Amino acid sequence: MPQQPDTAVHEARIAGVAVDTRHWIAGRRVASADTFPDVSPIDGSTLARIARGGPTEAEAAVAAAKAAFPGWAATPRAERARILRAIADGVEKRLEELAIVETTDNGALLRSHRRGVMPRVARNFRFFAEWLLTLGHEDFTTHTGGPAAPGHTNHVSWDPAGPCVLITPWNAPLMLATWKVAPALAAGNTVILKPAEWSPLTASLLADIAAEAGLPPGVLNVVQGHGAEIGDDLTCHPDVRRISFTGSVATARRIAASAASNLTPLSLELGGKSPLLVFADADLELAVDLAVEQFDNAGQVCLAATRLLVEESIADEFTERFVAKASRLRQGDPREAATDIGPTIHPRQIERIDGFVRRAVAAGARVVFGGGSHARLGGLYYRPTLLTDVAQDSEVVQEEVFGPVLTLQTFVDEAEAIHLANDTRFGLAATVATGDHRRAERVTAELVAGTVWVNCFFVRDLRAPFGGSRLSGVGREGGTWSFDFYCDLKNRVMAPKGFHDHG
Ligand SMILES: NC(=O)c1ccc[n+]([C@@H]2O[C@H](COP(=O)([O-])OP(=O)(O)OC[C@H]3O[C@@H](n4cnc5c(N)ncnc54)[C@H](O)[C@@H]3O)[C@@H](O)[C@H]2O)c1
Ligand SMILES: O=C/C=C/C=C(\O)C(=O)O
Repeated sequence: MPQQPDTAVHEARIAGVAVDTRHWIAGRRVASADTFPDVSPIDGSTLARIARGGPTEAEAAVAAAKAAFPGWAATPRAERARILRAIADGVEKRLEELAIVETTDNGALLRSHRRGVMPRVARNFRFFAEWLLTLGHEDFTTHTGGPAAPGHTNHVSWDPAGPCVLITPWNAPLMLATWKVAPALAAGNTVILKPAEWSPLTASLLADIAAEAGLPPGVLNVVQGHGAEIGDDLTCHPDVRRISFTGSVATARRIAASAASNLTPLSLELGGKSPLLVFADADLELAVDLAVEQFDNAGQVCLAATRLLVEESIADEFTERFVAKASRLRQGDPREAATDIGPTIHPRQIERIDGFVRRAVAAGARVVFGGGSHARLGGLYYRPTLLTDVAQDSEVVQEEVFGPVLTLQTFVDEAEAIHLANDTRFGLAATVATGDHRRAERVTAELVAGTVWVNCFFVRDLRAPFGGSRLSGVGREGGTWSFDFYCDLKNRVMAPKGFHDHG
């Protein structure tokens, strides 16, 4: 076990909320020899110093998860579900604290955290608790397959798999973490959660909440640190039975290579370059609303429809109305109720975003509005930006910016719209605005995307499969798909003969 200093410096105080900045391993707080700073994107202030995990902590966390696994796997489903519900209760009880800590840590809107994100965190736990209980098992009887087979019973069960490494990004830290933690725990697995180093705090609060809810020690472990320093030791570990990762394509490649050493099953939820297709027959008001919504969370949303594809005949009117509406967005402190767009997570991300915009302009793109940081708010507040005159094969159309930057292209007919929509290496999501039901059926059938929305955006039913095609990911999570991933599926085939008893 790593060293264990006892001082109160291992704490962040965010609006009066105490957050332990150490790891949570085997039901204990564990410090590291070194720390790293956690900076708020709201004003660049240092919030805390976070335990900087490495090989020792990775080893300790996997060992804890391995030791706790048999007990948790053997815990009756109803009891596992009860504890998950108690975690959901704890999240709801501390909703305001979680919301303010998350906003301070990652800069996303406080009102979104209060109204949408943290309630969803609780829902992730409740949903998978209930789904576990309905999942049951599947039985079917073999009727064919030769003279010996008839009457054989196939009994398919979702068995716990073992320790799971869950690695998550900073754009929706607790929501994305619990989307994995909840099904992994429900399935009877133990967890090592590694939150992103730019937003480490709410994962630590989750450890507290889970412990208060009665989750046994070692079932959920939280390790902090830089992916480059602790990642490989987690993903290469032979005792790890599943790896689920949400983040960038570059990191996913690295993780997949590590996982290859033990052939550890992987679930990857990666980036996107999703389109919003606006047909001339669409409700224009609705289409404009959907387009402006893509600036939510300052564009740091994997699913964001960052490519606006608009039918040429309405492009001028659409652009005019879009600009009018987007110009009314208020950028500022994400804790204030009136703010629509907050800051970008980190100066490095701003540089990246601005680099995309500058190179696009150099290649001939026109900045319709935005471009650059907000003059008064300063460097961390990149303005919502719209670019036109962009070529389909240009960098800004093909690569994920992960900031408040949209491009607008036009098309003349359905075939061209579909071609442009599908012509990237990604396939996470797509949104279609049309007033024609048959067109909706035709176009959605052709789009390459894990999720396609029609006349709506980000409507999430947790029973549905969620994930991406192409470079947007590997596998699907959600509902039974989550259990298919987190469990070892087993088929027991029982012959109708050979037993001494018939009971
Ligand atoms: N598809 C989805 O559901 C979804 C959701 C949100 C974000 N994303 C994507 O995430 C990206 C933004 O997040 P990010 O910049 O934090 O991604 P990132 O890949 O840089 O980091 C994600 C996580 O991976 C860790 N990591 C880094 N190197 C590692 C390594 N070698 N081994 C193990 N772990 C390592 C990081 O510490 C962090 O916790 C965007 O591409 C976005 O589209 C996808
Ligand atoms: O930024 C990405 C958001 C992803 C959303 C989900 O994973 C979800 O709603 O489950």
